[in-house]
Amino acid sequence: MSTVAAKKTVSVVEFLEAIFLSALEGDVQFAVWRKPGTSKIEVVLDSNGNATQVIPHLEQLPSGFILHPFADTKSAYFIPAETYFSFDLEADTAYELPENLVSGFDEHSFTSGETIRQLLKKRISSETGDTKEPTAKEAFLAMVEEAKQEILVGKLFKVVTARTKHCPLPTRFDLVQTFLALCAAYPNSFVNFFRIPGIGTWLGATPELLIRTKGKLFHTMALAGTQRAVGDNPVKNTAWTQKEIEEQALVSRYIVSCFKKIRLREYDEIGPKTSMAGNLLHLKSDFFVDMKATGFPELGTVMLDLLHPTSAVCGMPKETAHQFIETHEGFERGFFAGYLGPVNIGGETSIFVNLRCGQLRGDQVILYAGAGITEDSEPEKEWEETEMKCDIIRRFLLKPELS
Ligand SMILES: C=C(O[C@@H]1C=C(C(=O)O)C=C[C@H]1O)C(=O)O
Repeated sequence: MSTVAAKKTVSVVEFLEAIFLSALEGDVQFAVWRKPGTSKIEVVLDSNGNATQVIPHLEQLPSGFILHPFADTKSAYFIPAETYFSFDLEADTAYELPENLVSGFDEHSFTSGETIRQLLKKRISSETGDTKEPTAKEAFLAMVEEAKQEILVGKLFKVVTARTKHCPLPTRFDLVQTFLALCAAYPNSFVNFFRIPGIGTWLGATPELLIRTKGKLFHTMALAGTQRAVGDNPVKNTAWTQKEIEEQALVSRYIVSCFKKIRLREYDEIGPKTSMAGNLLHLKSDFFVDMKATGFPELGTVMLDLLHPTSAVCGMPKETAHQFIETHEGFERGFFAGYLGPVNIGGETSIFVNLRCGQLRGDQVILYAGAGITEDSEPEKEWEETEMKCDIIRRFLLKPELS
């Protein structure tokens, strides 16, 4: 990993624009993100440009950004941090533009928003992926009914059914402003953009941590149950139904069953508590492990393998739920409900479930959202829930100034 010498002084926004310009122009693989609860934007860029697949053995990987599809392929894409940048959105600092970004930026500095839009359009016009129609409401409702039947006859406890929604890429779409608006609106989410040429270009703001390791600390969470945040203090005043409580408890039990599999008995469980993700509320339990005291130095890798896909995005039992999804959803999830995040950067690995996201492809954004189905689910309500989840990103595609 190299940090390149600096030359020209610019603002944070200009710095970000210069990165997008240079990465899109060079057609290289790169990822840009902002971790929950921070104001630091981080970037990895790999000018080699070739998609690389790795076994997700976290402790052995160099610094970079990992991306795994929903399908349990056991191999992940990896963007090595050939170059790494970080800058603070809140610090009123002027940044020195690294030499390798200066030329492209100078050429376009007065029109960078428009130039990024043109470049992005050019790049995503040839992107591959699922070309199916968006999920029709009737088809989704029928799928939920079918899932409930399978739950009633005891084949499944829970399954997370998902749908797609297409949103035309607005003519005045501004990638940098949209990214910044997502950062401002969702301080507790992992806001991310990544592009691997030929593989995909995605944008998202996910509230769900899959695994985090820093020093001797391991952290994962069980997140499920969804309702719209209303009123003055929704985190304090929201009540949850038995259905939602059970749905989230299933995810917690799944995490504990993974700990049991590896005979790990010492962990702290905090929650369930109400947690806010934009204008949505979820039930969340956090699990912490001292990897040193328990003698599990590679817990990150072990749990990543055991957890993915969790019952928060797939279901229980896992294999039957996976099969139900494959048979009924009618589209490829791709990176949706997979995982993504920085690996071994600043002594930390933070991997998130890829939710509240969309793939930029052709002239549109394909949004993805799912909802956990249990025997008490009402199909119409589940559809509404997916609409709210699609809106997390969609409202900013349409109007970045919403923030
Ligand atoms: C599947 C999604 O979200 C997951 C499902 C939830 C639910 O069923 O209530 C809540 C949070 C996430 O674990 C999604 O956002 O698409």
